[in-house]
Order: sequence, then structure tokens, then C-alpha cells
Amino acid sequence: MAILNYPSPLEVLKWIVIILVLGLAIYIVQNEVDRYRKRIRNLPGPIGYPVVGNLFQLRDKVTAQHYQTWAKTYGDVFQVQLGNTTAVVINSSKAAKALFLGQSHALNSRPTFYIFHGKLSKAGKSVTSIGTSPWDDSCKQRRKAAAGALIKSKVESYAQILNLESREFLKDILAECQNGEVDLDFRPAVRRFSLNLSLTLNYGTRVASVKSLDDDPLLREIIYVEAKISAFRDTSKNYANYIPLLRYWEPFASLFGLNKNPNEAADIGRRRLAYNNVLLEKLGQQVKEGRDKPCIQGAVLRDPDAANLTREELISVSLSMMAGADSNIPTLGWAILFLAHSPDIQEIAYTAIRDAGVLELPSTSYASTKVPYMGAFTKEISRYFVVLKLGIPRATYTDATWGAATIPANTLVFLNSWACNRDPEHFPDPHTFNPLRWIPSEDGSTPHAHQFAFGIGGRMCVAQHLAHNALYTVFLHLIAHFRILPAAGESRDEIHPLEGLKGKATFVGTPRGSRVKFIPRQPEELVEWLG
Ligand code: HEM
Repeated sequence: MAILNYPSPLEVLKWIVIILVLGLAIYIVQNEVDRYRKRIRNLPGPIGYPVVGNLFQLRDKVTAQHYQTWAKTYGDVFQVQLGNTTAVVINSSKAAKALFLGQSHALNSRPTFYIFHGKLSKAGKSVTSIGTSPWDDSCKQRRKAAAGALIKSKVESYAQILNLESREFLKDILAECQNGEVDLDFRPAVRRFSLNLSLTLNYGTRVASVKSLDDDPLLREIIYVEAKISAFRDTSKNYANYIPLLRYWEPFASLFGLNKNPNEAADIGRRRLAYNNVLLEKLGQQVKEGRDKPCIQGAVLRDPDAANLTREELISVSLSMMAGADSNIPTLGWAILFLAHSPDIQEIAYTAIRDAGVLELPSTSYASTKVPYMGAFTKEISRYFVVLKLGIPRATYTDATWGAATIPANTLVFLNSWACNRDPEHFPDPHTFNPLRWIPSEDGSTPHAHQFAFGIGGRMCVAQHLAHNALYTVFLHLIAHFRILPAAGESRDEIHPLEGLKGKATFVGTPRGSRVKFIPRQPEELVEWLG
């Protein structure tokens, strides 16, 4: 009888390790061939490392600034490899105009990402906001509906909403500022202002008080979920978007209990859909009964051209409006800090407001005023800070060309808005904060007609007029009625648009500072004026 020679456990383990190492080596070789093939011919770009490409060279850096540095070596338009994904980065205003305006159709799409689209949005019945939707007929319809509700003339009709929310913002600050005796954390007031803009403009509903941000379960849910969504959208983190190997690791991590919440993205997607359904349902009922307040979603529901939008498409429009708060909050926060450290600019702005006769007006007139210096100041805030320093990622819809290079359809594209807004050919002395650059010269021409904080081309921000008017109105209220000083011990470092950020490599630039002193110019009169 033959005796079977079973291998020892050590032998088995040895073979398992050999097979795993061999498998990994074959995978890596194949993967490197794949990554090499994905490089775009005739387009320069830095060489990265196996598997990760250029990702680790960008870790803990403000990505847009790093790309701006690379542009000095590789030119205005270059490619990077983020793991297995090839991305094209556009770093000068001239190149941005040539590509996003000159080849607008080819650059008109948005990419899909493994985490955001594959997990979060899939769980939310694949409903994505306009800003995260690839270009197709549905996206075109949704963009048209949103843009229709946000054109310049419609935005003028939202003036009372902007005035009301700015007034409420001042009330929140006045209630807590103790005449400038304390360093006040302005974030709750800023959050309420921005959330109210999104909610009122989109659904005709609003947050009654700062306290209800914490007390009201629906609002708490919105704030929590929107913050999570912003994190899942972050293009500089979420490495599983770029390195497929990490996706294979996920089931093992869950098996060994290393991934605390493997279904988090899907869960957040479902929760976002749930509260938007509740809000849309409520508005639909109000529209039916004729007791709805004027709002974007109400306008869309009543718009005969939008009648063919499905419920998912209506929700998509809402998601897009809610996402706007993500950009408004840090921009307003940074501007408050900037004002605190810039008494000279506060003084010029206050004088301009006073000389334009705004101080004699009721708050209900503020949004409809046109104080040139304040309009210019608002534009310069957006240009100088650039909250989305790499814009919102784009993708090529069809092949595009740059010099001798063909950028194939479905390539990830980043507009380096930070670099374009600091482009000395477009903005002389670009590192100086100078609102006067926006004041029209005597012949009526504005030297710099385009700044890139809202993007450029066919997928540019649909709400740029609204966002500008909202910021203009709140700045007008704030500067007319308060002086702002820095918090104790804070230096100008906190307003550096790169060094002053909380977390360098984040998609949305958020200032790390959050406290200033607010001193009412005329406390008693202000109470009365605010009503
Ligand atoms: C300071 C405030 C804001 C900034 C800096 C900003 C910036 C941007 C940028 C950079 C883009 C991408 C543009 C491109 O790819 O060329 C964008 C897209 C978009 N923004 Fe804004 N935004 C702001 C506020 C808002 C608000 C308040 C809303 C909604 C009420 C909004 C709605 C949208 C939508 C729907 C898109 C997607 C457009 C598309 O993909 O076709 N934004 N925004």
C-alpha cells in the first residue's frame, strides 16, 4: 500500500506565499503595461512610481500649487498619472481658454469615480448632481433647468432672500459678539447663512435659528451627510479611485474587521436621497396647493420645459443646489478672516459704502445696490482665495487636441483655477489683493473680464451670478455695520490662501482660522435697523 506524503503545514504556507508573491508580481507587471499604454503621446508630464504614479508626490501638498510648479518644467498643459488614471492638468489662462472655449464640446463632460459614483451614488439610485454627471441628454436637460432658474434676471428676483439671510447673519453675530470683547467663532452663523441660501433658494424652506442647526434632526442630518459627501468627492484623497489594487483589499479589510464601516459611502448616498425626497415631497404638496414660496425647484416644477424631467432628474437639480453651500461656506469664512487682518481695505470699503448712500437704506434694498468697489472686492475675494483650486473635475467628451497630442475621450481633466487666477499674463501682480483691478477704466472696459474661480466653458458654474450676489450682499451688510479685528494671538498667516488652509490636499479649500472680533459700528442703531 502506497503511503501518501502530505506536505507539512510549513510547506503549504511556503507555496501559498510563493503563489501570492508571483500573482502580485504578474499583476504589477500587467498593471504597469496598462499604465504605460494610458500615457498620452506627445504630452509631457512627470514620471511617477510604479502602481501609485504621481500620487505620493502630491501627498500633503496643495495639489494645485504643486501642479503650478510642475507647469514650469512641463508646460501649461501636462499629464500626470494618478495611480492607473491619466489626468491632464491645464495651468494657464491662455491654455484654459484655448481648450475650454476653443474645444468646448470636447471638454464638456465629467468623470466618474469608483467611490463617489460606484458606491455612494449607486446606493442613491444612481442620482448624481449636475456637477458630477457625465455629459449626456439628461445632464443637458438638468443643466438647462438649473441654469434657467439661475440666469442673471432671475437672480435679481432672489434679492429679498439674499437681504433676509444677510440680515439674519448680522443678527446671529450681534447676539454673540459682546461688542468685540470676545473672539467669536463665526462658523455656525456662516453655516446657517449658506445652508439657508441653499434651502430657501431650492426648496423655499429655511433654518430658523443657529440653535436649530444642532437641535433639528433634519438639519443635523443634512449638515452631516453633506460634509461626508464632500469628503467622498475629494479628488486628492480616496486613493481607491485611482489604485484598483486597493479595491481588492476592501473585502479582506472587512473580513478582518479593519474597515470599521465598509458600507458608509452607500449609506450616505441613501441618506442624501431620503432627505431630498422629503423636501421635494413637501414642496410638491405646497405647489399643488398654491402655497409655495418662490424657489428654484418650485420654478422647475412649474416650468413647462422642465415637465419632462423625471423625479431622479429633479432630485439631481436639488443635489446640485445643496452642493453649492460647500463653496460658499469657506469663501465667506476666509473673507471674514481676510477683512479682520486688512483694516485698510475695510476702511476703503466702508467709505465706498457710505459715499454711495447705502447707510441710509433699509436692508431690503442692499442686494439691489451697485457699489462698484464692493462688486470689485467680491470678485477679488473669489479670484484671490479660489475655494476650488482645481475646479470640479472635468472629462473629455470626445478627443481633444493640444499641440501634437490627442487627448482621448473620457480622459480626466483638471482646470488649475488657482494657477490661472495667479497667471501674471492675465492678472498683473497676481499675488496682490487688489479689488481695483476689477474697476472699469474710463473707457468702460474692464481689464480682466474672466477669473477662473467659477470655472470656464460649457460646464462653468451655473450659479456664478447668484454666488457673487450673495457674497456681495453679505459683505455689504457686514462692512456697513461692523468693524472686524483678528482674534487674540492670530497673525496674517491664517489668511494665506495656501498656508492658512486646514488640510493641504483637500478638494475644497477651508481656512483653518475661525475666530475674529466683531465690533458693531453703532450697536443701538443696529438693533433697531435689524428689526
Ligand atoms: C463661492 C461660491 C461658488 C464657487 C466658487 C463655485 C465654483 C464652481 C466651479 C469651479 C464649478 C465647476 C466649473 C467648471 O467645471 O468649469 C462649479 C460648478 C457648478 N456649480 Fe458652483 N460654485 C459656487 C457656488 C455655487 C452655488 C451656490 C450653486 C447652487 C446654487 C452652484 C451650483 C453649481 C453647479 C450646478 C455646477 C455644475 C455645472 C455643470 O457641471 O454643468 N455653485 N461651481
